[in-house]
Amino acid sequence: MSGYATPPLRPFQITFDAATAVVDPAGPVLTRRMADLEGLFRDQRAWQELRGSEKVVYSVHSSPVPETPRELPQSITTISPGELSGELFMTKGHQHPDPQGEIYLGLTGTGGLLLFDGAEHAWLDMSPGTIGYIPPGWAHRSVNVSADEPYRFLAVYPGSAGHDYQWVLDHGMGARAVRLGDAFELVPYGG
Ligand SMILES: O=P(O)(O)OC[C@H]1O[C@](O)(CO)[C@@H](O)[C@@H]1O
Ligand SMILES: [Fe+2]
Repeated sequence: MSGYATPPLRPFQITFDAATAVVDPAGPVLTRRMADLEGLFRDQRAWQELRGSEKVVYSVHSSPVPETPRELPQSITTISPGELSGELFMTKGHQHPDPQGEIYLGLTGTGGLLLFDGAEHAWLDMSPGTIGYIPPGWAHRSVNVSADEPYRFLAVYPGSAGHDYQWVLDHGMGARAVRLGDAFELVPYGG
């Protein structure tokens, strides 16, 4: 096995519990609260009022596979049910600085995958058993569309893809998911 800047890992098994998001062996765990989602919700005044809230909007449990070239890290993200002035709880969303594909697998609850290539947006409904494919060059954000259940998914992505969060602040995501009665609708990003 030559030609690798960093030697790849040895084979190993990772177990996960879809009901709790616990990954074994465990890697980093990340927790995102309102304060971590600055500049992303449409109603910035409502966001300011809640920015000190302890409520967890989403958490990310990663396996120990590192974000290094040629490896394929994985993580399980859990988005709480909730909304801010009607806009459904969501991940920050990001673009891959090195344009590479990624897959998401729905585990529990119901959600959506919002994709934006800078011109056009797309929406994929996600539920247990759905694989959402993110092609290279499409920024991606996940949304919990359920009013009362967490939405949980597994992500598998190239270790060299990277995360560009500024891209979403600069370009938006093309649309926003907002509550509409018992359902939701997609509205224009600026609307
Ligand atoms: O990185 P964001 O936009 O906060 O979204 C979280 C999810 O997306 C990932 O970055 C993978 O695309 C994972 O860390 C996690 O599954
Ligand atoms: Fe990604």
